[in-house]
Amino acid sequence: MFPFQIFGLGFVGTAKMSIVVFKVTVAAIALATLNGAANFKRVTCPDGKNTASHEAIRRSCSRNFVGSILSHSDDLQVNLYENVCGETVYESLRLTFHDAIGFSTSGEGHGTDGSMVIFDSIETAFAANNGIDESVDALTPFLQRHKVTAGALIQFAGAVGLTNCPGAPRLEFLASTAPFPNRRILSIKILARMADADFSPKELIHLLASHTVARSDHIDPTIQQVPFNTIPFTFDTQIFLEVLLKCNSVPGTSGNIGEALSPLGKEGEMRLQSDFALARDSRTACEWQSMVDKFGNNQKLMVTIFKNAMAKMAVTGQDKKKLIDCSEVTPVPKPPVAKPATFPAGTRNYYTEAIGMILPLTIFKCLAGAPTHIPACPNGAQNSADCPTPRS
Ligand code: HEM
Ligand SMILES: [Ca+2]
Ligand SMILES: [Mn+2]
Repeated sequence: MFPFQIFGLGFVGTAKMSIVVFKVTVAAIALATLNGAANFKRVTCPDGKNTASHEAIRRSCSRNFVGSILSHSDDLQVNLYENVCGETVYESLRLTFHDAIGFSTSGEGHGTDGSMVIFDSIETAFAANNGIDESVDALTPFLQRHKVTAGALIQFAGAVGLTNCPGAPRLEFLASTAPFPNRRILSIKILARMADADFSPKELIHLLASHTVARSDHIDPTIQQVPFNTIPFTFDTQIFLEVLLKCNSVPGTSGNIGEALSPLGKEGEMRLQSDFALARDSRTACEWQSMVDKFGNNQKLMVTIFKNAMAKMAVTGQDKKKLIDCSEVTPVPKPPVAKPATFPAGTRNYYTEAIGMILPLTIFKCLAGAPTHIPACPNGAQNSADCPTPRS
């Protein structure tokens, strides 16, 4: 087992509760009465353009809730994500995990309660949550503009954002109706932390498909937006192959905690120590490799099990019966690019790292030519100065 301990997750927060909890409770009471039997007659929401079918949503619609939540989705898409799979989407997605994983089966912690937003200055200061404050700050104005609880806001924002990434699933979204105060979790090793939050090692690997659309801003203080795979703007299986490759270098400076050697360090790719370890640990290696099958493309499987794991994570610590299924208000995701995982150019000779593993890696195609250069922006531009906006 490789050292994980710096990544122990989840923490404590109690102060600052009363005011904010009051605010969300008012919204919660308004929503709590909205559960109802399914009725698939479509109705038009107060915004005049969106429709909803589920009875619960229809009834909430008449109370302006769906109108609010749909305009919320549009608001996020236009004003936060700019309809692209980029920086702000990654940060919202990461936040869905960090808000959920404080849950403890011992009863001492709670799950998707929005505490990251509610206890903003407390929780975002913990080392394992490094950088989370950016997504919290980005989402806070939306909490003020729309009728949702902080916990629902975080999961909703993650689900909406992910639809911009080609190949991503349309996640389940259940609107929460009540906040949970008093989280109290110890920092322990990842698999133990996940087990305590009622997630198996396999489910952790399923959730880690998220690292296909992810970059680091904090591990190496000298560089930001450092991708974990060569195709950071599509939701594909590439991350699961690249983390298996043999490696030789790091991007930026060396000796940073949390970073392992990368196969494409010089090209600006970072490998997380935790991904490196999980891809090789006997408890998780097989599941990791099964994300890329012998045809190089287990996109369908990956997306399905990621969606299921996210659905579970999104309601961690919550009573599903008290939640309203609002999945249909999220946008339909962009279709997958349908490209099998490939060895990035220049990495063919690195597959030997994986000898003894279950995958015959020799079957993967390797891109020809000079080493793959990783684009800095969703529009394919190589330098971040050429990205259309600073946030993408
Ligand atoms: C084993 C558990 C995990 C560990 C140790 C871990 C660790 C990390 C680290 C160290 C970073 C880089 C942060 C930075 O330097 O800015 C990161 C980024 C990210 N993580 Fe994870 N992660 C885990 C699980 C997850 C899960 C379950 C999700 C989502 C469901 C997730 C989504 C993301 C995303 C989207 C980013 C990119 C954020 C950005 O681009 O700004 N991670 N993760
Ligand atoms: Ca990718
Ligand atoms: Mn970032």
